Amino acid sequence: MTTKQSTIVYTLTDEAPALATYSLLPIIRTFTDAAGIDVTLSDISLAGRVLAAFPERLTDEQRVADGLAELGELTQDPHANIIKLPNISASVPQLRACIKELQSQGYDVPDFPENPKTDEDKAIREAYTKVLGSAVNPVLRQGNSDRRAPAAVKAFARKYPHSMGAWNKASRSHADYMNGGDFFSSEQSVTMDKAQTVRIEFIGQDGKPQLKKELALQQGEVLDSMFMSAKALESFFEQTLQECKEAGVMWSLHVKATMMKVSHPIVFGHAVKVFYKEVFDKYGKLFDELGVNPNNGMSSVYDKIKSLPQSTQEEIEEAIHDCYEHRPELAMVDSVKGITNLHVPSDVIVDASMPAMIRNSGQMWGRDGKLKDTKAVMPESTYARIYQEVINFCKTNGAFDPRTMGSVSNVGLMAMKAEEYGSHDKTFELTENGTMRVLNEAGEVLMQHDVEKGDIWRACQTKDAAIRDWVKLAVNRARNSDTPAVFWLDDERAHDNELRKKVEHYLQEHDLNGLSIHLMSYNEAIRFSMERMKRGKDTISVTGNVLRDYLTDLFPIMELGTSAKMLSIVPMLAGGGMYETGAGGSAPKHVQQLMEENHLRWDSLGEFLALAVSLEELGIKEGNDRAKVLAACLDKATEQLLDNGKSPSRRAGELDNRGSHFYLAMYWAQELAAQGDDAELAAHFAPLAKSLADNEDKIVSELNAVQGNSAGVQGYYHADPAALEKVMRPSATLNQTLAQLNG
Ligand SMILES: NC(=O)C1=CN([C@@H]2O[C@H](COP(=O)(O)OP(=O)(O)OC[C@H]3O[C@@H](n4cnc5c(N)ncnc54)[C@H](OP(=O)(O)O)[C@@H]3O)[C@@H](O)[C@H]2O)C=CC1
Ligand SMILES: O=C(O)CCC(=O)C(=O)O
Ligand SMILES: [Mg+2]
Repeated sequence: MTTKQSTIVYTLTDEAPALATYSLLPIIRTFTDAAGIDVTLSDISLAGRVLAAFPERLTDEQRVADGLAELGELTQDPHANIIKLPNISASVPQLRACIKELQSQGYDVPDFPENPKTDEDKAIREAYTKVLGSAVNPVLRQGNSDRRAPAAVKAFARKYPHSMGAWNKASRSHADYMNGGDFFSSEQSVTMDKAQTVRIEFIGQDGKPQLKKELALQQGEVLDSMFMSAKALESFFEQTLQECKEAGVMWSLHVKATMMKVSHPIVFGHAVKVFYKEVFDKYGKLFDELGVNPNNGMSSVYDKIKSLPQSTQEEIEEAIHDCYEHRPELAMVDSVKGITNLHVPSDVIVDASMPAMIRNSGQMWGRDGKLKDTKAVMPESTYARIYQEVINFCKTNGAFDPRTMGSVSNVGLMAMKAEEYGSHDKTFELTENGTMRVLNEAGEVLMQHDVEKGDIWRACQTKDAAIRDWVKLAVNRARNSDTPAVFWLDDERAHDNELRKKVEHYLQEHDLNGLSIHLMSYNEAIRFSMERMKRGKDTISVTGNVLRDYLTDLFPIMELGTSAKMLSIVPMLAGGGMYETGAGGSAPKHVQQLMEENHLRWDSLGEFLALAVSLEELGIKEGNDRAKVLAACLDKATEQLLDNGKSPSRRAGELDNRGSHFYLAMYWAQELAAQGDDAELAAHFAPLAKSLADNEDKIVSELNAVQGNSAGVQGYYHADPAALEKVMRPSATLNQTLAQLNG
């Protein structure tokens, strides 16, 4: 048919979305081929990124392209069209496991050096630092964020509501956060009156300023600085633990150790040391020798003590168990396997874990596998307060009802590593008491904090161009959806006060006639949005980067049951587009189920939605009318899939991810065969539509027949592509039918 001029880059990531890709991508290509569109695959998986970091240690056959670096460059191209699936933001324990797996497969990648001493180890550590935590999203997200539930998805959720745990007025669950000594209480903020290089310095006991970092800032850029007191943090943890013990309420910790990859693992480590205080007091010296790092959770203790004699191991394990005697019950990640909330820092991630708790009547799982009231500890108070507002609202009004509730979409300030999510290279854990300060080019002190050993100090940058574009995106969304938009700007925050001036200024660049635009503090904004939501009304939340993340799990999980069903668009500043598939993660539990019973409950709705927008944009930008027809038919196919209940089931033996892909293909082909805009395209897809429909029962039974037994994919982070292909494409009839059209 047409010659190929247009390219969509599809990302190969990790865990459940990567598994789904093995089934979905061949189907996508069957359709895009007909419009002359190339869908290329770019490997940005954790394993792929580890391999790309050490080309010199690999053989020619083992070497891989640096997909992330290539995509990072592509984001600057106005023709960029990238479909980004969720990927692992690795904690140290996950990175270690990935390295071990690659080594076992014969790749000579180095061990992760915990305490690098030699230059070689330091270089290795540096290379791994670029792979750790949220290393992908900040590179690709070169624009602000537009996340919402498409009308068809919202309508479906209203018609077929997911379960929502009832709320009891007597619930003892609550959010708890610091009342001082945290980042919120120390935040300072300045806006640059001109482009200049500022200096971040530390002055210690010797009185001599030490340069920590130089930052080249643009005119109009907002720079913040703040610190968290280690002493205040530890006493806060101790107090919350004692309160829980006395009240008989379970204790849980919710941080974002993945995205906040420098500061939050440290916060997590303090929690581990306080909870298991007696263990760390007694064995601290031994732990230091063994290289135990509490920031990696209790898994680090269990891992490192393996090298000790059996009797010492048992003694330490007993000391750990003794802690449980006088500490409150700890929320569990996996009560069957005995994995607690403090096991690894990446198991409980606040954006998803708090909404899940709220959906479960404010409860989390206890040691006995039962749901219980919980104190949700989120030390940093800046954003934690919104969760208490939601809890209060649910206690007073009962749980939200997915059948009637309105929608809260989000326009998020995310471009150019905005705010806290770009702070990692400006975050320092202090090794002595002193003063941290920021000086301008003229040597004047812009901001300064007195700090103590162990405190976590950080600076955050937000570029003016990103703010201006964010305001524009918000106004456009308000206009196009005829929905009130609320800028969440807190009077009590120094950063938000700087932002407010810019928002007020940039709003004047737009025609606001007939629009309803508000500026509210966080508590006011969330109450306003919830009041409207309860009455079935929609509201746009216009927020900074962290609230973007938190709210786009919180509201979708309440409204739709999962944030996987969100449309997530990143209009990039350079003109290209990135289409994220959903707003959630890579669902490790789904992989476990596939491995155990060859059933993948991952719902690819996010991929379907992203692909449709990607095709539509490509159609408009590249003048490819066929892409537009494909997009329109794909949206209709997705609606049919929802209406006919062809989303994956949670149970083995029933339709899963692969089966839902088959239905998408069938409906998409049928819609294309039936449309009247492009007769050649209709004729092209008519035979496929017919043969898929003729073979529906056979294909579905082939897809379901393989379920029930374990699936061998030979690896978790770097599974064997041939094995994956076999597992994810088990229907010979479907494979042949698709091949016939391509052939
Ligand atoms: N954009 C990105 O790249 C993001 C990446 N992450 C990364 O993902 C990993 C896991 O994060 P986690 O916080 O556990 O959150 P996830 O969103 O991966 O999982 C939470 C739960 O949400 C449900 N879920 C999520 N996506 C789907 C889907 N497509 N279909 C059906 N159900 C879904 C599942 O519930 P159930 O088990 O009940 O079926 C799942 O267990 C981490 O490595 C994290 O860093 C996290 C967020 C965003
Ligand atoms: O990049 C990450 O680590 C997580 C991203 C995320 O949670 C989000 O954007 O909603
Ligand atoms: Mg998130």
